[in-house]
Amino acid sequence: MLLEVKNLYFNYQTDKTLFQNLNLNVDEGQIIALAGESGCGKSTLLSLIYGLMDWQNGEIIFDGQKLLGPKGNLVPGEAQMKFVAQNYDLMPYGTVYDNVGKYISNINLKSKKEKVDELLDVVGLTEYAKVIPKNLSGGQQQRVAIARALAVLPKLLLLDEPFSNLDFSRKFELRDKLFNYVRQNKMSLLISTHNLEEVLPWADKIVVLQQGRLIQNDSPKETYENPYNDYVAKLLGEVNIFSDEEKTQFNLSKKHYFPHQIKVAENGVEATVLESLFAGSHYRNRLKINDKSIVIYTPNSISGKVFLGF
Ligand SMILES: Nc1ncnc2c1ncn2[C@@H]1O[C@H](COP(=O)(O)OP(=O)(O)OP(=O)(O)O)[C@@H](O)[C@H]1O
Repeated sequence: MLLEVKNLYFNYQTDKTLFQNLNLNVDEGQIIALAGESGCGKSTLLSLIYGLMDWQNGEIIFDGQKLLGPKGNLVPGEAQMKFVAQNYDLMPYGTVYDNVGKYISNINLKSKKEKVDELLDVVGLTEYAKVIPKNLSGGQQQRVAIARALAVLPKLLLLDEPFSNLDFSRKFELRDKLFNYVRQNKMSLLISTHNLEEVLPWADKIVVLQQGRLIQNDSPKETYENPYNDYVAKLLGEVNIFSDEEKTQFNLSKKHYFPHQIKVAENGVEATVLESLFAGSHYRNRLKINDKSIVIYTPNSISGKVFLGF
């Protein structure tokens, strides 16, 4: 076990506890997605693990050592651990090259240059090596911070919403390269996100936080097939949620159906198509079953009355 968070208690204000008895484990080489909506405590948890704040009770054990938090450490941050927070914290007057190479030794400048070049390629910033962060977009600064953290090959990398400032095409490219780099170098990764679709293919486990409580800790497949509640289901993308009465009424086996899981069939539950819109890889259709509004994806446009198979 590389990281163990045991019975953690933490609050910002004395009258309001954020974490109550929180437990979390990260194995060596594991990629864990820490998911939850804005304000659930993702950034706080990462900051506590990295040692930026003191907690009230419980233990954080990293690589066999009990961590002490800022009270016990003069310099915040743990050796062998790197944290890319949402403020990036770059050297404003150093170039992108300087920033990425900040923690790489100068003893062998040739190997340092090779390393920085490799990392700039990973984050897609090769052409920006000589630019200073002030002249970069938010998304580019975010990528510099990621490259700088990867440079030291930490045992544990903590990334706080690393794709939040990236446009769609960049996101795909960076994800592939980043996760491959992490796997190849056998790092462990704890990555926070409010959108599970972004990390599902790469994560070994999904840990879901709701108002400071860890409510689900499963593989991506298990989480997708059996979301613990509506909150988890919504983190996985657009979803149809059925009440217990609706479940009985339509004879459904579960509560949550993603739009591609409901099919137009020869017979089944009758529904009326309200609209059918082209959405690229599919048509996105809004339908009504009696008073219940649902969304399904189909390969072709649909209209009128249809039967649905669940
Ligand atoms: N310095 C602070 N003092 C008091 N309360 C805080 C402080 N920082 C955060 N909080 C509160 O703690 C809770 C958790 O915040 P946190 O930033 O960890 O959430 P998050 O899940 O990372 O959100 P986001 O995705 O928006 O960054 C929120 O209710 C927030 O308002």
